[in-house]
Amino acid sequence: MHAQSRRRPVDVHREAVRTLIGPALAGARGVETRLVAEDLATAGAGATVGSRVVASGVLAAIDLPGFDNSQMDGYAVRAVELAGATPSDPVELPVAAPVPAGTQPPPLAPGTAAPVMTGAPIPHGADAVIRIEEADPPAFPEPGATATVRFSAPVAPGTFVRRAGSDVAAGDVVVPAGTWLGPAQVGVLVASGVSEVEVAEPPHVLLISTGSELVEAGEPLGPGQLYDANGAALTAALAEVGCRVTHRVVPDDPAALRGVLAEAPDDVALVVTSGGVSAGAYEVVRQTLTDAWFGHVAVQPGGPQGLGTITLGEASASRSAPRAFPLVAFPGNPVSALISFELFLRPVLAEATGAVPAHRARGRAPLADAIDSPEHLHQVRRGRLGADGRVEMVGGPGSHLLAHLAMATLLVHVPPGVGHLDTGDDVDYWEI
Ligand SMILES: Nc1nc2c(c(=O)[nH]1)N[C@H]1C(S)=C(S)[C@@H](COP(=O)(O)OP(=O)(O)OC[C@H]3O[C@@H](n4cnc5c(N)ncnc54)[C@H](O)[C@@H]3O)O[C@H]1N2
Ligand code: MOO
Repeated sequence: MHAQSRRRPVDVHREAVRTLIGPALAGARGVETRLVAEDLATAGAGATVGSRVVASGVLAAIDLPGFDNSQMDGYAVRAVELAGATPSDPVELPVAAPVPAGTQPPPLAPGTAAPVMTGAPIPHGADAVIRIEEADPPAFPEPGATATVRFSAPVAPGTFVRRAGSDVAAGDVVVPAGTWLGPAQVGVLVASGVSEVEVAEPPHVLLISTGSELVEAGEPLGPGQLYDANGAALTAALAEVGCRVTHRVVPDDPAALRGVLAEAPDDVALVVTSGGVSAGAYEVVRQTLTDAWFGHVAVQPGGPQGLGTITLGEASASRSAPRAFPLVAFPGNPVSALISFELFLRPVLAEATGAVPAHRARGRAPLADAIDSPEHLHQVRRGRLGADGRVEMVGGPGSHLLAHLAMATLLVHVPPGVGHLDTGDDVDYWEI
């Protein structure tokens, strides 16, 4: 068989990834911990809350809003008293004491109108709010001054009144089980008086950058060395889909890779590697993980891939029993690594965590430039939408062009079987 026809289709490899890692991710989601009020309130700090899924449905402890309050700055009135108001025959009412925020006002005396500010409680007896700009005069009197106010139109009961419990009522489910704890969810939990929630632990991913040429960010570079871009980029990509990441860098030395795997944290659900999978003389991932599948997927970038369950039989300082991990091995070229993540891992992880939609927003638009693509491969080019709605290329197809990927807003898909597209031909894209 010709080598090119043995390449695995993209969809087949994605399903293989899903089949391999699905059970481990489901297991990871089974672990629950408790977040308390303090964790919720400091969610902005990110680490504790911003990466969790609610394990069991959370009930609101109090009504939201907690009390009937005004949606506008204006006058709280009894609607029935304004029934006959017209511009030529306005209803004139004495102005009651204003309602200060954070207090319970006295009941509204019949035949009066009380100044009330947005969010302040509606006095008992009032059932509508007239906006200040619709009152005559359209400005509040000085507090304590004796004044009257005229209204020239009737008002429907309930106007600009935000009813207690109209957002969520005490005892109702405010955040259902399985919901990603994002900013709005954390906000509503705090607002509705919740002080503890059960959350699922995010899947813990051990990310290993391989390559003797790699230098960590901030260190000086020697000749032939480069910074570990994949470590940073894949950490960010994994975090975005709701994973917790432990990151290690290993040189092209099987003993070093084995050592890092042997010391993998106990709760690791998945190992992801970058580099060391192609045909070179020092392919550390391929050489070390002899039980895994290594082959080519019919895609560019991201052709060379590895996948398998790795069992660590050796005892280590911290444990005696062997352990098995699913492992996904990406190629080292930075664009290849990130596009591999987009194609094979992101959809599967996003589905498992619920952190982001499983699919990128997709579209189809005409090309601004003609492009060529290897006919036997699915090519993923980087692009952006021009002002005229056409898809412009950002850089060439090379898998080292990380700056161009960083400037792109679209992944442009040229399917297998297509060797050339002309200006104006439609292409499918994903928004990134
Ligand atoms: N004879 C062949 N050579 C290559 C083939 C092939 O089929 N036959 N495939 C090419 C393709 S396609 C790719 S993609 C790469 C995959 O290479 P590896 O996964 O083995 O990766 P390395 O050789 O370790 O590195 C490739 C490239 O990426 C840089 N790199 C690696 N790790 C990082 C990192 N963490 N941060 C930034 N840059 C990284 C590395 O320095 C190399 O430049 O193989 C082709 N070759
Ligand atoms: O398939 Mo490699 O990922 O192009 O550079």
